Amino acid sequence: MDKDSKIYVAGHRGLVGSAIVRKIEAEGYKNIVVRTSSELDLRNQAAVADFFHKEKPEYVFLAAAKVGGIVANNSFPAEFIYDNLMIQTNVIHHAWLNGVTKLLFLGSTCIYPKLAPQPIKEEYLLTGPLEPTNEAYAIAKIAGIKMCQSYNRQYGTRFVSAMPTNLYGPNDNFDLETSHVLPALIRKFHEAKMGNGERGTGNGEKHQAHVTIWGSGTPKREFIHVDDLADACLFLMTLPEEQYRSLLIPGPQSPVPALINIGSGEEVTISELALRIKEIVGFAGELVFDSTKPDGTPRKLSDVSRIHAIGWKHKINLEEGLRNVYRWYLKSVAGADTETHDGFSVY
Ligand SMILES: NC(=O)C1=CN([C@@H]2O[C@H](COP(=O)(O)OP(=O)(O)OC[C@H]3O[C@@H](n4cnc5c(N)ncnc54)[C@H](OP(=O)(O)O)[C@@H]3O)[C@@H](O)[C@H]2O)C=CC1
Ligand SMILES: C[C@H]1O[C@H](OP(=O)(O)OP(=O)(O)OC[C@H]2O[C@@H](n3cnc4c(=O)[nH]c(N)nc43)[C@H](O)[C@@H]2O)[C@@H](O)[C@@H](O)C1=O
Repeated sequence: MDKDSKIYVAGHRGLVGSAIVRKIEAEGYKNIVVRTSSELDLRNQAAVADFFHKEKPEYVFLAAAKVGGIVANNSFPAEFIYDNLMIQTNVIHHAWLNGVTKLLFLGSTCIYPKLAPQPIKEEYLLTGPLEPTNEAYAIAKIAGIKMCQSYNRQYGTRFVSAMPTNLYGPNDNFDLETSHVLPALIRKFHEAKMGNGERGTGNGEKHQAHVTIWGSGTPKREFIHVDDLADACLFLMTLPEEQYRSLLIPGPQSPVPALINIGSGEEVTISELALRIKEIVGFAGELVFDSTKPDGTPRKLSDVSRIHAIGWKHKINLEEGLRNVYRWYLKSVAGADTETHDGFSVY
């Protein structure tokens, strides 16, 4: 990928897409093409065909998707399967038709069986039943992986599938109904501390009541900062030929690139995560567990030996990442002055 190669980042306003744009711009890539979903609805086949025909991108980062936390996935399975199948099918197919040199498809570690042995190796794909709360989303993502592998096999394309673990960072979704756990807890602890959350007065009084954690708190999750993920995405997109070939696994006719996990290889329970965020935010009240909300899969720790073997490792540890994202939240979402914000003096 040259510095003036034409690169399409699909989903550039989202958590992942915005981090990829920040990363590739910082590395000097100048010819980046983007479209919002209102300018180009990637579910619309004719619009996608027209876009690829006119723009002819050479490289594609496919980070546009219907994404949400456990309750959003569980409540809207129709949208999660339909939108994701349509978006990825249109983009992957038209990338092939228009001769895209390389495409990176983003899946998720929720593609693996609910009770897969831990840590989860890439080859455990399709070896057991999925977690029911996100089955629709996972089926769509598995179809995307198989579509990339099928086009590689039949047409010799270079479409690589990356499976990140749970992510967090700037431009995350902080909506309490639809977000993932980490941004939700940052917002809940902050608002409770400021007196605007549960039982809060709304007038900034330090009410410090309680924060509700969904489920039992016992499930374990693995998190990586989205800046590490963006680094891994660029690493995979620019992989030298020898390392790319080391990713190939035997296919029925010719070798195909394997999917590849991207994670830290470290996990925490949801209770431990909540306690860490509580401390960073400086909340002094209680935690309450809401057992009417789903726990989801008990563990999904990725085996990251494949990506380590080709030379990539995450850099941002969870403590540093949490402090970094709380600072971003204070400035960009809560509108607080991070120099003077009460109890937040980590930078
Ligand atoms: N967040 C996480 O924890 C994880 C995410 N992933 C994967 O990473 C990828 C990106 O996720 P993330 O950045 O978190 O998601 P976000 O929800 O933050 O961003 C998704 C982006 O997709 C775009 N988009 C959605 N629907 C359409 C559509 N119909 N047409 C065009 N664009 C659309 C949106 O564009 P616009 O803003 O213009 O509306 C948005 O910018 C996904 O494939 C996801 O599965 C994998 C593991 C974990
Ligand atoms: C990335 C991944 O994200 C999703 O899977 P998930 O990891 O189960 O998602 P989650 O982040 O929403 O929850 C993690 C855990 O945390 C608990 N939890 C506590 N309190 C809150 C809370 O306040 N909000 C949320 N969302 N969860 C909470 C929650 O009950 C669960 O036990 C997928 O659907 C799937 O699409 C996918 O790929």
